[in-house]
Amino acid sequence: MHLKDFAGILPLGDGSTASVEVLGLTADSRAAAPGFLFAALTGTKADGASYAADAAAKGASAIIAARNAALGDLPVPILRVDDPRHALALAAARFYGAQPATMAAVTGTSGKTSVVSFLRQIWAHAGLQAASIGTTGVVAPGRDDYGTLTTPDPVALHLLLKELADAGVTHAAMEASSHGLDQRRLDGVKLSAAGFTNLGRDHMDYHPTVEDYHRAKLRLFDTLLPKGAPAVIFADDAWSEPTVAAANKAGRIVLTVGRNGDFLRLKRLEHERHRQRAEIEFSGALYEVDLPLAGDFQMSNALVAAGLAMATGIKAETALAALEHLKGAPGRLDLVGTTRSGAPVYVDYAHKPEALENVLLSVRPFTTGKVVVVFGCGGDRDKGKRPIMGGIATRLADIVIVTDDNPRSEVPATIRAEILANAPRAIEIGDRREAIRHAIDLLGAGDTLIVAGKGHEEGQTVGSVTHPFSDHHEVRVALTGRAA
Ligand SMILES: CC(=O)N[C@H]1[C@@H](OP(=O)(O)OP(=O)(O)OC[C@H]2O[C@@H](n3ccc(=O)[nH]c3=O)[C@H](O)[C@@H]2O)O[C@H](CO)[C@@H](O)[C@@H]1O[C@H](C)C(=O)N[C@@H](C)C(=O)N[C@H](CCC(=O)O)C(=O)O
Ligand SMILES: Nc1ncnc2c1ncn2[C@@H]1O[C@H](COP(=O)(O)OP(=O)(O)OP(=O)(O)O)[C@@H](O)[C@H]1O
Ligand SMILES: N[C@H](CCC[C@H](N)C(=O)O)C(=O)O
Ligand SMILES: [Mg+2]
Repeated sequence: MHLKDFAGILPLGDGSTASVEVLGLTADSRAAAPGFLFAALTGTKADGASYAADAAAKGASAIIAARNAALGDLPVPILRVDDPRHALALAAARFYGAQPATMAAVTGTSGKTSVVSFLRQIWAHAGLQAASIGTTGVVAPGRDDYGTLTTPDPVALHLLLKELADAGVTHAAMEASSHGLDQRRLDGVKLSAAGFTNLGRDHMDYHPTVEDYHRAKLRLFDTLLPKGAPAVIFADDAWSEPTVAAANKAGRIVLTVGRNGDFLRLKRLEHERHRQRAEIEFSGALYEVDLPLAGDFQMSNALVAAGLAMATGIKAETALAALEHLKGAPGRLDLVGTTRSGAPVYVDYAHKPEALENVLLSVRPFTTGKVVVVFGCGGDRDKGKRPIMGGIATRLADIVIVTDDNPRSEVPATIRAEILANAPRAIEIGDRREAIRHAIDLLGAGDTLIVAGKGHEEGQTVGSVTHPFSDHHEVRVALTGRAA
């Protein structure tokens, strides 16, 4: 391609600029190569402008930069724009040129990974070629890649969307993290529908206030989703109302789901041990759904997913019938096994206050004995959540074991102390493997264990080294090797 092919996105300047060849794009000078467009982005740690000369020296054919970026003299054209991240996202979409025709993006503090997985499964159940993209990676027919970011950066994202489209995927569901929305990672994606699950405390190390965090999420509804497109919003959250109001004001079609939902209304929910039975009303008719997953919150996620499937053309009967076959996303209230006395052991990704609260509340109805929880908090992340999570665990579990969860550059004992400050009864076992074994040894008939915080993760990051570690594996070994 040539710069002139980016008309409408990038300023073209004179004829000589228009004919500049574009062989790729990047925002990282270390990945710059001959013929690449380099976007100089202001980041949280560095300023891309200071790497523009490096990128040019590596052969970058032009630099996308903010109007006020100080770049000095460069031997290549400089394309000044108001919002370089937005321009990069649109340019990446144009460069790769293809995406699955129907795409839905899901935001919210908790439940995104589960909803995109459920939506993919519903579409697939309806016979469509479907994919999901998010925290646990990319899943599509014949493809299952482990992921790193919840919302990939725009260049990686549009390369991926092109690969999926080329492989015949027509429907894709993706997670929209607040970082991703704020950093314009999805600005180039053409969306057919968007979903909202809930809002709680998260990423307070990145967003100055919870209102700012909510604003980042609202971009999905008032900026990225086209006018007249459907927004499926969970109706039973404290932040449902302002989200509905923003989507309405922006001219989107609002479809609410949940106990207070107008589109899909949850009329009744009965819990069994590892499943739940729901009565759902749609357009005056009642549907009985047997969801093969534990946890009220999974019903909420299933409703958002069913709403999105219906908003993208799937019949109510088909979408609701598909719920009966759903598999949970890996590491989301994932039943890994039971002790010989029948106590279930779940691995769950709750690493923020509301998620921990929800998961502990979810298992209470079918726990006749004690609820035991093993958890920690990540290093180099929001410190404010540590005592809050300590308090929640103390209030909602009978036995609390505080351990390590990716201490990163922090001193692990200090992180634990900050949790323990508000969890006086807790047992402290830094070594996560030992903590899991000890918890399993404590289980008796009727008890339930939740190992929270890592979910699908396959490593424990201490300092800058990630050691192989899987809660699933540790639980399995402890259950088969040692469980009473
Ligand atoms: C805090 C954060 O969101 N950082 C993301 C952000 O980086 P940044 O812009 O802040 O980068 P920076 O280090 O300040 O550098 C600024 C610019 O200079 C460039 N640079 C830097 C060094 C150099 O030698 N040459 C060079 O060109 C960088 O490539 C960058 O463009 O933009 C990058 C490109 O899109 C992301 O890879 C990077 O994600 C980092 C790896 C990360 O850990 N992000 C996490 C926090 C994240 O995004 N999480 C969310 C939510 C997770 C959840 O679900 O809870 C996610 O969507 O995954
Ligand atoms: N609808 C929900 N309401 C409250 N808690 C939930 C909900 N769905 C999931 N959770 C809790 O949050 C954890 C993470 O769920 P999930 O991975 O689906 O969310 P996510 O939004 O993708 O999270 P992340 O941003 O960390 O990737 C689950 O393991 C569970 O503990
Ligand atoms: N995407 C989140 C995941 C956190 C998971 C938890 N295990 C931790 O390390 O804090 C983050 O990187 O902040
Ligand atoms: Mg996720």
